[in-house]
Amino acid sequence: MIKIENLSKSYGNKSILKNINLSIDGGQIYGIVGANGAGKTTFFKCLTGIEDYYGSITSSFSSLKNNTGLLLTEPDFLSKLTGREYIVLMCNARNQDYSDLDKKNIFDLPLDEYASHYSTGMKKKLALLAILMQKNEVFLLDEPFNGVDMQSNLILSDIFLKLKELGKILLVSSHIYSSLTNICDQIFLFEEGELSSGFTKSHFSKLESEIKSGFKKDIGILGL
Ligand SMILES: Nc1ncnc2c1ncn2[C@@H]1O[C@H](COP(=O)(O)OP(=O)(O)OP(=O)(O)O)[C@@H](O)[C@H]1O
Repeated sequence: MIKIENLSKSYGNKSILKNINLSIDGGQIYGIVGANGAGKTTFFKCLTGIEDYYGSITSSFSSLKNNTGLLLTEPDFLSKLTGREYIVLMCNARNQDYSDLDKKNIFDLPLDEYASHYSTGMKKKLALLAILMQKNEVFLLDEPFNGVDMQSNLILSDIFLKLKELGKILLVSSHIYSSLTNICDQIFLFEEGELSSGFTKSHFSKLESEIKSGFKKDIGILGL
């Protein structure tokens, strides 16, 4: 369980997250949606302690940070680190075994090449494999479907549903609406720094209308 109380975050005098209150439980997949710049990544960074914040984040884990795997939208790697070395580093950080890495290389990544030379999708798969091998309890997945090939995308959904079955906590952000409605139990909408109360499956269509109604421009101006 993670409890977020009165979480607020600003960059300089620009307020990004405003007084967010949320309780999240294991065995659930939570979706996070919101316009570009709405604060989704910032929210994930606050949860992992990468960014400082006002308010309180408590959890049922001895250390939330040490039980959380964060998948960033565009994972970045040191220039001279191979995929294999990255996984070893990540597993060592959590005292996890990596001896059967070649068998666990489900995405067939070229593990002995520099990770910094991987394609966008390969980088994402490597970062995901690392947090899976770490056996985290909490998964913060920032646009996991973006840039990953279609076959892997289908596998990703299976992986996330399996993690849910295992009782893990998953927070997934995406701009691809259907990728979230397919797997999420509840979806939250970030708007002007505030978080909606959460739309459950039976209210996903209401969420869709709400997202569309936020677009105020007239596409007719383009002659369409
Ligand atoms: N380090 C930083 N310093 C200053 N402003 C920042 C910093 N990081 C993010 N921001 C600003 O915070 C706001 C929220 O950014 P964030 O990346 O959290 O949005 P997002 O919802 O993840 O966007 P997207 O959907 O485009 O990925 C943006 O206005 C962004 O410019």
